Amino acid sequence: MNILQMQRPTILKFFSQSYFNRSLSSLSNKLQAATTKPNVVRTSPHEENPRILITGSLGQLGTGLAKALRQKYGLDNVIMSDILKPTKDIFESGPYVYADILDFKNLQELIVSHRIDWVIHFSALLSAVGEFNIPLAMRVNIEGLHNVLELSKQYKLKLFVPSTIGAFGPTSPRNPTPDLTIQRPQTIYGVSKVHAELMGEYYRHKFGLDFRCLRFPGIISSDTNPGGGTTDYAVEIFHEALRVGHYKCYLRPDTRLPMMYIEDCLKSILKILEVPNEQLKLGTYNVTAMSFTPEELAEAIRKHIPNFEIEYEPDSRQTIADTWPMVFDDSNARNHWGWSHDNNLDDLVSIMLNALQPIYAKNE
Ligand SMILES: NC(=O)c1ccc[n+]([C@@H]2O[C@H](COP(=O)([O-])OP(=O)(O)OC[C@H]3O[C@@H](n4cnc5c(N)ncnc54)[C@H](O)[C@@H]3O)[C@@H](O)[C@H]2O)c1
Ligand SMILES: C[C@@H](O)[C@H](N)C(=O)O
Repeated sequence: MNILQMQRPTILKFFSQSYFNRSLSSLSNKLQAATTKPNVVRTSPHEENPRILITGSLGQLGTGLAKALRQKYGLDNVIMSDILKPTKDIFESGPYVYADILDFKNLQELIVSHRIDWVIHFSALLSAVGEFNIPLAMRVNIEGLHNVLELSKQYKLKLFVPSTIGAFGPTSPRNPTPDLTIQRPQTIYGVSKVHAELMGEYYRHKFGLDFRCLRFPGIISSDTNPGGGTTDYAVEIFHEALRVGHYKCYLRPDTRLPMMYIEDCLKSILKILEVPNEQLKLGTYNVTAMSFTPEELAEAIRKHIPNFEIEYEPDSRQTIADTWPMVFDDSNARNHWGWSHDNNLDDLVSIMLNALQPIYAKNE
């Protein structure tokens, strides 16, 4: 048996009895190497299911992703976390823990005690709410990212961080917007997301961190509400169409923005998490499904609700939307790792109305 294969007490006995006449420094070096080696050999995610922590999991994207990941990797392997109190349904659906993204020590403890392999980092303040509390947005979006980056490096975790169309600005080409181009966003949300992209890619090159990042368009879902972004109108409009047949839109009728149905968003995350690292030629990829304006969305809704009316009263979110991509070029994601979406505008409208109709029918 060589010294590296011995248990710690045997090594100590071996050392103290000086069975062999070796130099103290050479032996103590080996001893240090042997005792600092982890006792448990970590099997790769291919041999057993990864253990996954989702931060900010009670938002628009987190609940659906937790469900999808639990189906794929096992219920107990996906730990939801947030600073919010979960509903009874969420609490009873699988592991849920409190985790403030600003509390490094608490995150560290969670990663260690739950044997986490992957982190999905969703905690953030979105574009519209971020402008109303810039100091908090800076802390959550930037300091929070630093915490997960550093812990992912220390514990050799795979880290997924979503970025956004909001990471571009008025000097970026807007139709279409490619992956690599000028990025000079004019919101704290956008600035923090460019920072996240660059820091993640830096850690990837510098430390070999398995960092993966997708830039999402506005995400549209029926079972979760959006968290204060510029694209929220594309969810609200369905609720109002069914509730009162009328919607007052805070964007101009011709404001074109990239969008995606939540199932396609979740599909893209599941896919990017599984792509072999060597296949990823970029650290950050655009993904999208469609682009439409409020007027085009209203027209598509009228195919189902002919009397639906929309009026326009632009507010500060218009200024943000005017600086964002109108059409997103996601050809690299399609070519490099086979990204494809399933739902276009007409699919989206049918799915949303069918999903929400029973709720408003009940209230009639
Ligand atoms: N929804 C979209 O359209 C969209 C588009 C592009 C990118 N993204 C990105 O995806 C991620 C998730 O977005 P979402 O729509 O689910 O956001 P959301 O606003 O719905 O949810 C964010 C969650 O972060 C949590 N959070 C806030 N402060 C926290 C803190 N200190 N510690 C821990 N958690 C905290 C909130 O409680 C909330 O549940 C974000 O990073 C967002 O930028 C979303
Ligand atoms: C686009 C995305 O980042 C988010 N829905 C927002 O509008 O802020």
